[in-house]
Amino acid sequence: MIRQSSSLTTYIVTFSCPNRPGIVAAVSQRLFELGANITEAQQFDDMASTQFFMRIVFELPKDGLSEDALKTEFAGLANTFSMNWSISDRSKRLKVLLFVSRFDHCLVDLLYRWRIGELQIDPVGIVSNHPRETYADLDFHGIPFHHLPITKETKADQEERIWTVFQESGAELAVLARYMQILSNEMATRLSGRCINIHHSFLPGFKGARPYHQAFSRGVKLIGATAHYVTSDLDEGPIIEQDVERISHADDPDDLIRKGRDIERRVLARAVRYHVERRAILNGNKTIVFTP
Ligand SMILES: Nc1nc2c(c(=O)[nH]1)N[C@@H](CN(C=O)c1ccc(C(=O)N[C@@H](CCC(=O)O)C(=O)O)cc1)CN2
Repeated sequence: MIRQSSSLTTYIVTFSCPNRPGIVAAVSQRLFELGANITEAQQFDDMASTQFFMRIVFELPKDGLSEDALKTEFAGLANTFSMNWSISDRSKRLKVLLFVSRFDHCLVDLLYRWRIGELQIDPVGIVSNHPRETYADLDFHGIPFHHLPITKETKADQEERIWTVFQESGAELAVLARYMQILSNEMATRLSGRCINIHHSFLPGFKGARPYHQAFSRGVKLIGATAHYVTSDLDEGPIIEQDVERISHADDPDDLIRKGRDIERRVLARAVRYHVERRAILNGNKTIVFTP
């Protein structure tokens, strides 16, 4: 459970940099000098890429250093180690633009987790290529709904409308909650590192459309779901979270779809949580995930 203190501000700093001795000592010493109390620290030394990754949670007195001053002070240290870094106030919820097509089970699950306070996000909009009536029985709790229909002929215009909504809503993350449209290379590039998709297979198996039917034809004994960052290479983006369930010869495609819904829901929710809690850090075509 996240502790909140009235006199303290909790920050999360994440960074990656070329590995060398002394990084942890230098960072912890600098934070100490700035008046910080470290409450969590996780690190990973990737021998393959020789990159070092760290996630630190720390508290600062509210009447002490401002967030801007903190970032200015940290920037000096970051330059020394050639860090790619970010610092965020843990109490500030990330603005999330949710995307959905015909199947809304992942959207409903994310909204439920948000509504009960489990998922600390600020949903700023729901975008669908289907009309609002598709979800007539759903309460979107006042979250603006944007019906952006798409055809092959209108794809470019539709994506410009998406981009306008993303910018005007102040969104910081796009979540494709079974949004069944392939984003153009331009849109995928615009959203690089801040667009998560749930693919309904255990990637790299069964990329593309109708993965459950592909799995049924292959006679698999496990089905799965994969949450990944979206790139221009379909279903090839850095994987954030995956899970699987056993199935049997007696299961037909509808059984796989039914069993798959629960996997998709929990995998996407975990991935969104990892992202908004700054636990997922890009590492080339992979991710480092500092799980709770
Ligand atoms: N640029 C990217 N866009 C998307 C990605 C991605 O990795 N990169 N992931 C997909 C995910 N996806 C399933 O998880 C998926 C969605 C849609 C299709 C597809 O063939 N769509 C057709 C239209 C289908 C329809 O209208 O019902 C299309 O876009 O022409 C394949 C895979 C989401 N986007």
